[in-house]
Amino acid sequence: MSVSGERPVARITRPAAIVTDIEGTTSSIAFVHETLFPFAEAAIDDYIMANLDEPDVLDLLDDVRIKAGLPRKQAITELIEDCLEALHGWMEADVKITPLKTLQGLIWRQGYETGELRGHMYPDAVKQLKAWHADGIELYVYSSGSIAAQKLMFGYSQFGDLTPLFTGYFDTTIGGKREASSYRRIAEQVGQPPDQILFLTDIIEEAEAAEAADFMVVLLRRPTDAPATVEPERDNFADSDIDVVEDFHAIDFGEQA
Ligand SMILES: CSCCC(=O)C(=O)COP(=O)(O)O
Ligand SMILES: [Mg+2]
Repeated sequence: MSVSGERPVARITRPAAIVTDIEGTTSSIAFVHETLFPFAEAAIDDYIMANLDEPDVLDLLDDVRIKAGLPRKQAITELIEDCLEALHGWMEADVKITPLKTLQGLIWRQGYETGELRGHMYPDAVKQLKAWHADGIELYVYSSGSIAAQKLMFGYSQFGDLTPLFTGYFDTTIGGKREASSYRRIAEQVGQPPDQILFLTDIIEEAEAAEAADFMVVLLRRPTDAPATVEPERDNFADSDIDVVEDFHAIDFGEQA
């Protein structure tokens, strides 16, 4: 990493593909925690009760039951009550568990479609993603939010529909974001050697997992995006040798970019 004035710059080899995180990277933590999560939390009980005859929702409830360790044989009313309790507990603790992330995506769809929600994007992220795309670098998303939720966030963004920029999307169904094996699977699906792929994230444990899989990595630490309630994981950046930048403009691929 070099420093231009006071501003750290990550000078790295031009990648063949870039995989980006969303929360804290392309988009603000505050938007996810103060707008998206409360929207889903407020609507989840009604959403489940209104969609109990939908096979997808029934499958999701069964997945919640399994992941929460609830018994198979329960009266339906008791099962729903226990599943909702598990779901609210996961939301409270921000557990990145697939059935919850899928349900949140289903609920957010209503908010995006009515115009109540607009996906927050940092202007620097949008500008650079457009430039990299125009430069022939393939772009992918890897977020704990479900693939459907990712498409909504970029499709209904404050900058319009950004989905044409992306070649593909990955969520927790490919594996957890703190596991190196997930990045190896992503590299296989992207069809590039891991050392030709750049992963962008704000979470050091995710960066280390990607680095262990031989990805190039840049950490985002956005000075304006630090709500006290979700900040502790970011404090160990100082112990890392991974490039840390404040925004996408500070990611430099040299002459070819
Ligand atoms: C797909 S937008 C909602 C983001 C979300 O639900 C989440 O848990 C954030 O996870 P990320 O991996 O993007 O930090
Ligand atoms: Mg993140």
